[in-house]
Amino acid sequence: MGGFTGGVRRDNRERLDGQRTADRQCQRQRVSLLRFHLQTQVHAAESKRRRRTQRFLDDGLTAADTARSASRKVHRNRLQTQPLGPDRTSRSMNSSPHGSHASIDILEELQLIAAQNLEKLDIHKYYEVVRELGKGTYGKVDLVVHKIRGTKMALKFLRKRTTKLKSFLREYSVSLYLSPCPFIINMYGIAFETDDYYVFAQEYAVAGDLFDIIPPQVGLTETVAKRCVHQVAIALDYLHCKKLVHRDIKPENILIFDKECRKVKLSDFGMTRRAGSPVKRVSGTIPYTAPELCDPCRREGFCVDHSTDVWAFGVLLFCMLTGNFPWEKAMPGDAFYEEFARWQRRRSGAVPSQWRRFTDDALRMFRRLLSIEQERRCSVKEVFGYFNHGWMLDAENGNGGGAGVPPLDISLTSSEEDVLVDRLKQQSLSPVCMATKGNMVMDTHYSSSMSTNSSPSSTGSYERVNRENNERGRLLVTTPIEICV
Ligand SMILES: Nc1ncnc2c1ncn2[C@@H]1O[C@H](COP(=O)(O)OP(=O)(O)OP(=O)(O)O)[C@@H](O)[C@H]1O
Repeated sequence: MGGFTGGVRRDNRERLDGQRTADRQCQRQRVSLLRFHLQTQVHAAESKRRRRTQRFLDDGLTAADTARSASRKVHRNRLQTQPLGPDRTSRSMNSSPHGSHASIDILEELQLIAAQNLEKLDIHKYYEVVRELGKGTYGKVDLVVHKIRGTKMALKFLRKRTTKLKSFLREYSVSLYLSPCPFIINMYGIAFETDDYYVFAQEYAVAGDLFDIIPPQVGLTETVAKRCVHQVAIALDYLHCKKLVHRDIKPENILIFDKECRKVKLSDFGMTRRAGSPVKRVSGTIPYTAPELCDPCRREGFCVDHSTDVWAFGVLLFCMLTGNFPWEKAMPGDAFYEEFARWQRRRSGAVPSQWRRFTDDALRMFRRLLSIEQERRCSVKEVFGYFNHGWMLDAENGNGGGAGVPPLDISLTSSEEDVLVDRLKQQSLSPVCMATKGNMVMDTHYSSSMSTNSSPSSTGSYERVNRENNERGRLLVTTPIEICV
């Protein structure tokens, strides 16, 4: 019995040992399988990343899709992983006084993605530079053709010397974020750097910008202007709904695809900030700058607000319809502005001379858009209610500068008259007559280290100024550059 029992025990032990060894082998196999699986996954993810980066470089159109789907994915993930709750609410409140948490998180994440994918690139390897499309304060925009796809694109170059990486990423991400709107310039999802520049790609607007097609002192026809205004208003409303403020609305930033303005898109989101962000004024004003931002006595900072876009939009409308600026700056001391402000505050019943070409309906619209008190300014959406009304008294005449336009009846000081004469002399340099952009206009009144690329005058001239090449004269007006505090 004992021998039998002992034999059984031995057998059992051997069986158990064998089983254990088999288990161990099996476990080892499983571990190595798992390792292999993990390695394959890592490898796949790595090569997917490499392929995607390569596609970014090789194939503009695919890259656009990739970027858009990345943006959509970020949005989806955020919605899935962040249910509304006390934590999220407090975070949003901290981020923005206007509670614009949706756009905030997406914008931050888009910036992160862009930063992770930013690679150094030899531009000539992938793009053939056709010509320069424009120059701005911080860089230039070139028309290029993608060497492999043959796609025409506009590459925006921001000088590293004057642009922080953060600012570049912000402009790029905001542009990408807003690009689904059909009235905002489309993006290709391509961003890279060279030794001297940060660069991103956007769709090429074949007809240039709005500034080029506004005939000085004449303006666009009411039909064309309305068509353009309608599209810009939709773009601006889209932006405002996302709790963003453009802060640089002007004709140079409205890109056009045909001279009749059938297709128009808003661009240049370099100054765009979240509504409610604190900023402080550093220097300068342009005719589009709202009066509250022009006040030199105001020392405290500003809160970014939609109403400043609405003001600029109102000035833009005036420029489009007349080919003139309503004033040089919305400040006391500017005779044209003062006359307007008196009428606007109902201290004078007389419609200012510059404004007498408009119908009562159009004047009502301007009164709402250009309210001196920013809290009384309407939303940009309100212009939609005015499209069925006539805007110009001489609309049938195609806004011809002569007939119907009342003469200026503001008494000018002699120095103002000199400036006026100077400007009239410069009319041959107007963008409509110029084959090349960038000719300078002399002006004795304004000079600054920064400039805008258009110059104002309520007295007739309507010029674009080259920001870089100022050897022929002084710069006309300064750009409102504000920095976040
Ligand atoms: N996608 C485009 N297609 C065609 N032309 C363009 C495009 N983007 C920009 N431009 C031209 O280049 C000019 C300068 O571009 P942009 O306004 O983006 O530069 P910026 O440095 O931001 O200028 P700013 O000094 O006004 O801020 C525009 O006014 C326009 O004439």
